[in-house]
Amino acid sequence: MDKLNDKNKMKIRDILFSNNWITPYLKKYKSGLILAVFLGVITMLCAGLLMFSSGYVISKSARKPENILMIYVPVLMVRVFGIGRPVIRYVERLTSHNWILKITSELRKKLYLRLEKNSVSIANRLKIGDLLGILNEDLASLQNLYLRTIFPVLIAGALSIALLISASVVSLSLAFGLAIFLGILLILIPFLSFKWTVNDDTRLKHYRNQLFSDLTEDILGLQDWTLSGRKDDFLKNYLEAEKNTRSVQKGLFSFARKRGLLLQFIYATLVVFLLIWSGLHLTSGESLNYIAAISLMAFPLFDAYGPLSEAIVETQRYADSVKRLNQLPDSDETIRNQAIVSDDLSIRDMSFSFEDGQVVFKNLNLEINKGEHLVILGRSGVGKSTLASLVRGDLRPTSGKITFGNVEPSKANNVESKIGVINQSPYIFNATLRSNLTLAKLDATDEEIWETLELVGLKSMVESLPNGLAEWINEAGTQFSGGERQRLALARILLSNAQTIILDEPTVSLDPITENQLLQLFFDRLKGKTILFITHHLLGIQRMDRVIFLENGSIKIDGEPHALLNENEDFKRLYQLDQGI
Ligand SMILES: Nc1ncnc2c1ncn2[C@@H]1O[C@H](COP(=O)(O)OP(=O)(O)OP(=O)(O)O)[C@@H](O)[C@H]1O
Repeated sequence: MDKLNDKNKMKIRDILFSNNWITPYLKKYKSGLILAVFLGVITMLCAGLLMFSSGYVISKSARKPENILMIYVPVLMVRVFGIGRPVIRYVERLTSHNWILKITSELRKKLYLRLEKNSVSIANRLKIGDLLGILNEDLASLQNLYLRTIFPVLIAGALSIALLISASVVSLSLAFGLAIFLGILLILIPFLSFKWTVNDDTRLKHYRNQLFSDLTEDILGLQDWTLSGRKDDFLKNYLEAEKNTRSVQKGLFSFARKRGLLLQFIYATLVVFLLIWSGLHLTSGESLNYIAAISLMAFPLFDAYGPLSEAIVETQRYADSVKRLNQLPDSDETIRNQAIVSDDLSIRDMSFSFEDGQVVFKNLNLEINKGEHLVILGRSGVGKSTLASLVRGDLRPTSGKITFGNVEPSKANNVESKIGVINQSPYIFNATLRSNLTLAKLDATDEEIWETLELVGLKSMVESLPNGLAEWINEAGTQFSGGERQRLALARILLSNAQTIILDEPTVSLDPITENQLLQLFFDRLKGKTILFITHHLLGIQRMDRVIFLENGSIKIDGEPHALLNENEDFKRLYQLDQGI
């Protein structure tokens, strides 16, 4: 566990200031930050001065002033600070939350761009639980880091400086005494709290992350747990993991309670110190009125210093979020600055290996002309889907080049409008049918949509829906059959007007009759477009212009299907095997 702690520990300085998520915004929006901190300090000062003037009014009144006018100004001050405190606090909240929301919206955009542009490589590297964690928790954590740590620490720091300067004007002994108390509250207790809790906190975070990540996976595979009769094991694993989390949490709560008690004791000592100091130094005449004033002034300080220890301890909790976000690959917004114009695809001397070193392609060469219909065959795991990801620019060749004209898809900003994909299970969103269809062409008219629905053979089905195009589709589109979903996917592609279409085993889970009908439909409707048809089956292959067979990272067979059937023994055997001959 110590190893784990060392690995996961991050210096507070790095969490707060040496990361590419928070630091740039601290610089970019520093005027808003300074204003929020300034207002925070003024709020605290108002609270202190409210108590100070109240103390003065009480003392002065108790000593029976000759004239009510003698306390008129202090009473007015009580009113001013009494009203000023909530008003300035309100403005401070507006400023700091506005600042935070501005930054969070930029962070969300940045996160979205990183996830979207690197979706394939990120999906390969991260577990789904981690990905959900990033989307769900990490930005909220960063938001909390600002609100619960950065602001309170800066406000308490600035307030301490203001207090010490004011105290040193009154008396050096007062400033010295105050400096000791503020040093304990601002530095010593938060520092010791951090030191004492960092190990347990890291452990808690590790258990929680593990719990979140495992639970996500387990829930995704819930059906398999139930079907394999291991429901009890599932519950046992979960309860065990939760027990660990709870026991560490209990220790941390107990520590926080003891620290709270200690802080109360220090505050009480501070009040006693101020009382004693005032009693010793303010001994006659007008100065007697300030004894209660100075002592009471200490109370609002608790608001400023109270949350500090917890805030510093919490920074460690944000370390994971900062670390995970830092690990995301840089967004390639700036790299994707070219537009694909040509539709001729050229793959030259292309090699590709995954990060784990697995070589998928070695010096692959392939030229695909606009409008060509190409079948890509090969054993499972040979790299067909990887090739599709490379063509879409989701992955980049390790060496060599893939280009449309002379533009690499991984550097293009219009891939979505140029290359469409239909895979085994097109995703249907929990939205209206119209939104699902117009995903790639938001401004499609109803007329265009109906025309397209007719082309894919779905017009009458949609007409029969109670709300037609406005029908709300339930999550994952379960009310549609597999064939209907593929037709919807085809309609999306037709509306998008993409020229190159990758069909990645689109009919693999369908019965042979539907499969045949759908393939016929795809090839009819996609006439004139370039098709890369990835498949295991040789069904419908004769309708295509060209077939390639991948083996060991390169092309083993390449030719026109009829010619291959007549001339290539390997291909003939493959065809016979597929046909069950
Ligand atoms: N993220 C990854 N990291 C490492 N290896 C990977 C990764 N994704 C895929 N692979 C490996 O790369 C090889 C090619 O995978 P790919 O999915 O492209 O094959 P395929 O020909 O499409 O297979 P299938 O016909 O079964 O869909 C496989 O051996 C696979 O295990």
